[in-house]
Amino acid sequence: MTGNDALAEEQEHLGRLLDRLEELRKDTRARLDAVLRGTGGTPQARSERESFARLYSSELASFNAANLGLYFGRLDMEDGEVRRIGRVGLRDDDEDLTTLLLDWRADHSRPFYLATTARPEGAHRRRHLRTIGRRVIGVHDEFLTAPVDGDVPEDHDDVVGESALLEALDAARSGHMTDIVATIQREQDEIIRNPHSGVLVVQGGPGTGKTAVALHRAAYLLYNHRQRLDRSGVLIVGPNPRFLDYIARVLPSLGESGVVLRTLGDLYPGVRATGPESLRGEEVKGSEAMVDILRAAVRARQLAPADEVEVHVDGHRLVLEPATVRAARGRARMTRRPHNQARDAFATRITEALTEQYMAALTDPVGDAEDEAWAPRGDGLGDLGDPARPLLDAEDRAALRTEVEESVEVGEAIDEWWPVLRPERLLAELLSSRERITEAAGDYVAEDQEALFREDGYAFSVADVPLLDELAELLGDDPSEEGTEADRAWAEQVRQAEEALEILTGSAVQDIEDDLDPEVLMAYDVVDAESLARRHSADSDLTVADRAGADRTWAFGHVIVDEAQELSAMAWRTLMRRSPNRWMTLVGDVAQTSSPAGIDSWGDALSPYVDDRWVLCELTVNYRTPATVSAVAEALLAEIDPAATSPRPVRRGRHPVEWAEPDAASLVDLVVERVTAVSPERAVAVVVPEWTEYDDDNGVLSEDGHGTADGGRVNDSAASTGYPDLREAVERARPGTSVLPLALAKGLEFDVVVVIDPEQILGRSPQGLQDLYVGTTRATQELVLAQPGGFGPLLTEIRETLAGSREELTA
Ligand SMILES: Nc1ncnc2c1ncn2[C@@H]1O[C@H](COP(=O)(O)OP(=O)(O)OP(=O)(O)O)[C@@H](O)[C@H]1O
Repeated sequence: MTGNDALAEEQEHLGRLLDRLEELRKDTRARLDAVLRGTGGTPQARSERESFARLYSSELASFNAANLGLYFGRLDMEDGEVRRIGRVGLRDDDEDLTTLLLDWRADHSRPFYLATTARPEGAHRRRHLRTIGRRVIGVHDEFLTAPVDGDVPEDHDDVVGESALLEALDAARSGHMTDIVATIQREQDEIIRNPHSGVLVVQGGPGTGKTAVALHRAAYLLYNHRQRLDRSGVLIVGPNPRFLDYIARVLPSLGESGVVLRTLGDLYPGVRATGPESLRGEEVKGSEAMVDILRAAVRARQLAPADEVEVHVDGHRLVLEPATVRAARGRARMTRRPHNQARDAFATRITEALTEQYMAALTDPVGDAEDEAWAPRGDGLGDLGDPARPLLDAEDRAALRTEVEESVEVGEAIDEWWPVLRPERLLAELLSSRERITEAAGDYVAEDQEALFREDGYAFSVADVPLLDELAELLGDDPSEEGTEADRAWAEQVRQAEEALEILTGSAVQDIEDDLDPEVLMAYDVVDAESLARRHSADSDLTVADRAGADRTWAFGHVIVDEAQELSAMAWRTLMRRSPNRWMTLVGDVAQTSSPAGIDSWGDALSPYVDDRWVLCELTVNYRTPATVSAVAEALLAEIDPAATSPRPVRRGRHPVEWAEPDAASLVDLVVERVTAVSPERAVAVVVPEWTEYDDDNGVLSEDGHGTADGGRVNDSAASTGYPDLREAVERARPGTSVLPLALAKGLEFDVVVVIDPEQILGRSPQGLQDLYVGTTRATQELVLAQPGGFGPLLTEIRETLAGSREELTA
């Protein structure tokens, strides 16, 4: 068969597929319209209609998305079977429902991604198709076993479909990530389809496709566990809004729209964490010790008076001794319930004590009882056995108790000693008061305490979000707030689980004023995953994504975290709460950790939650940076961790790295010259060291100089002035060019990258090397390092070594 025959054959098939897709789309649209027109009926009928509406909408979304690049691959099997692979599965409407196209996620499609000449997986030929709209513009065949009249071509190690892959990798970047369904590589496929149902860690150097793999795994899991995940949802957590925007189109392009994308900063509903944070603050707030500090901050709000306090009930003077209040507080703490829920126990003890006194006062005409300090007595009912006193019966007692309960003075006293607390307010009041900080974090050195302090307590930063989440756990809901029926049912389940736990742990001898063991089992640990899922089945017009996004305690079916190495110990706690079933995919690179509170080792981060029950997969091939550029990164990696191996670049690269040493005055001119030399369809970024003021949504300096970013920081040292002249000049010279601080470049890529002042990046201890490593690995084509005033010793050495090896190569 000639190349033209092959084109004609595939063209015909593509035409048929597109027609069939159109038919299905019309059909589904009509069904959806019919369902949406339906009204009334029993609750069951309504609920059925809702599920059909969801089903049809999601089918329609996937048909709409599949239109572009619908058909991209074909396998000719040894036994003569032809498998055509595309974005969705399509069947003919003939009697046999003949398969016209296999979904890329179907098992039968797998050899397309795995087959090599060494392991052909039953396939004889793999064909990659290039299409534009309705036209097939090229096919590329690879023979996996010897064709009748030819040799088996040589295998290229671990790269399959090399020409299609190289073409994809060389393509200009649009500023948005695209899917890689047509060219997924073997090691990536193994992760995407990994059957492990616990924590899967994907470790890989920059550009190895971790993000791409994570997103395709989400699509794959939704395809294979549709029922389960449709109800409980999939959460993807990325480092900042700009990164989420960068990846946002991938899942919709794969027909998946129900995934919740979030940054850590918006995981706490109702709070948009855009306040600045110092590196020191980030470190202190990220450390596990914050749990104790927050606990202490809550306990500091559970008060007892220093002296006796009088309250009046129906004109009777009653007295509360400090010991009485302390004992009530101890009892309330012993319930191990969150603060707001334990308030009942506190209030009950106080009420009981006062009722007791009240009864004594009524039955003790001399009034001795008023002067007696009440102390808790075994059964809490006191001694009513004196025959000289008139007896009050149970009914009288209940009436007196109600009077006590309803007394305004008693209510105020309880509110003062055990107030209902809300996380936002408690945290804001803690962080804006040096006294409160010292009270809760007295063991910390003064500098760390100061790092916690800020004038405006409510200017929440990303590092505060896990603290709010922790406080929400410690405090529990405000009992006066009404939830939905489903929320109440859920709360009841958790309450029962808590009670069961109390029975388990309640017998332990505890000094009631002592701190409780921080690692006690939480109620969520004993509420099984199925019950969690049932909670999610509540009828609602809202999508799962909407409901899950607005609910702090939502238990996601699967949680994916990108750049997971940046998570602090406190952030891990927050995320683990979103994933009670611990079915997670965590992708990251411990050599790229730039947060001072981030992790050095996966084991250390995960062991508190899953011990050693997690699976590590590694990605070893670098698809982004060509060898010319990755040589610099490799040298930096050797400084970060001499034992680490760099991912192997797929492409050689056409442009050597440029090491520019302009004087400060000519920096802007140099950058303008470089960016304007790049053709307009290419994406260019100018990466600058951190600056104080920037607007993360756009990745540009904020005009008013006040906004900072989700994921934004301020330097501890003298605040950097930013690069307004540079930014202005670049925007004027080449509109659309990104000028962005390093923190926001994480995870992104551009065809050409100019890194400004790498020495300043390096100097930012302790993670400067990691930061520069990240900065130098963003380029898909060209890298320029621009150092005003000249490079320091390390970079000079790297530059010379690389120049030396290039000379050797050319010699
Ligand atoms: N199999 C593939 N086919 C085509 N392109 C691919 C493939 N794998 C990865 N890429 C491309 O390589 C680039 C790097 O991928 P990705 O951003 O997922 O890497 P990463 O490991 O997350 O990098 P970083 O650690 O720097 O964030 C992207 O442009 C991605 O589309």
